[in-house]
Amino acid sequence: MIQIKNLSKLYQTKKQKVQAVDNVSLNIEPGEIFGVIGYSGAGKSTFVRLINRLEEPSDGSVVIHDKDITKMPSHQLRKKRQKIGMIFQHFNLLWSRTVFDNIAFPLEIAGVSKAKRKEKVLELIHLVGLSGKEYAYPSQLSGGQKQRVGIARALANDPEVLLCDEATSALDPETTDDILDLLVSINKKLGLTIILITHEMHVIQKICHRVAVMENGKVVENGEVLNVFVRPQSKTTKRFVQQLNPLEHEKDKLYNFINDREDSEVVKLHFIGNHARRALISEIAKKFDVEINILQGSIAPTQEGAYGTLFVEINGEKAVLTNTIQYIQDSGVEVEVLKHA
Ligand SMILES: Nc1ncnc2c1ncn2[C@@H]1O[C@H](COP(=O)(O)OP(=O)(O)OP(=O)(O)O)[C@@H](O)[C@H]1O
Repeated sequence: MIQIKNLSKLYQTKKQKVQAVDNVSLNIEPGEIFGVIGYSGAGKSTFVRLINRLEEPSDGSVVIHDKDITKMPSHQLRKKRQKIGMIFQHFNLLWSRTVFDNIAFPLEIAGVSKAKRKEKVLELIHLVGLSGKEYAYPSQLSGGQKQRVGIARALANDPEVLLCDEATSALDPETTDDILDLLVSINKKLGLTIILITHEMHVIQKICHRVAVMENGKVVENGEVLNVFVRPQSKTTKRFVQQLNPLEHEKDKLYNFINDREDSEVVKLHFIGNHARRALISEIAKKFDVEINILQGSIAPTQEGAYGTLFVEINGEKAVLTNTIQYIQDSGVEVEVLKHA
């Protein structure tokens, strides 16, 4: 368990003070993938660098497996940092070393013998899917391959936690997905706790179990990804959720497709988890004397199940409409009425 309590960082330059991280408290469970999302300047990078004390906190504590990082003398901190892996947006590889030697580097520093190093490095190269590239130099690799080296290097000393600082932001969408899949498989295989920061909701949606939203150094909202998606509270979170389906929020466009009869009701249905698999619309059409006009729909898989939304216009007699809506609600699908009959 990682306990972050009242963590703050104040940068004080000659000209100004910047409260980059402001009184952040979070608990991160072992084995979870925890995402922190925020716009540029929200304090994400500072936050993640406070966790391994690449930045000194101004206040607060970070306790990793019962050890308070913020109170450790530097020799202890160096040892502890070997158990906190980190990957970066621009990979931070050593350009004059081969893939093999980049991954071996943290093992050399930890004083691991040559034979053990070789065994571990080859195991990691296999784990991250770089077999055959052992003796290539970083300049001979694609972005995705470079990040695989970064991941293997971060895992060399069997860390308790992996910190990811915008690890996919320099990659194209397809490569991003490959790297995210790799992080999920490592999380499952090794039971590794992962904390990642990003400005992309897609990254959170695809791999995180829980998410915290940062704004002006503060956590403005946090919770399970599915819950935050379905019921975003803050304005910033709502904007991030919109990233996943911008059309959904363009109500004007949606209304172009509405027949707008007096006897029609426009509703937004939220399908959460297993409900997303249900053929609810055809069920309703068979059961009730209503016409259904599908306006728009989307579905997003998350680590905790799928989250789908569907905008529909339902036409029918008022009493039948009421029964239909009740039936939908009773089946566990959330209904938001956008236009009453
Ligand atoms: N070394 C520093 N000295 C002074 N101010 C800093 C320093 N590092 C960051 N800041 C300021 O702290 C605030 C938070 O920066 P930070 O880099 O943590 O945000 P971020 O959410 O990671 O943004 P980005 O995604 O653009 O990197 C910003 O206002 C930034 O200008």
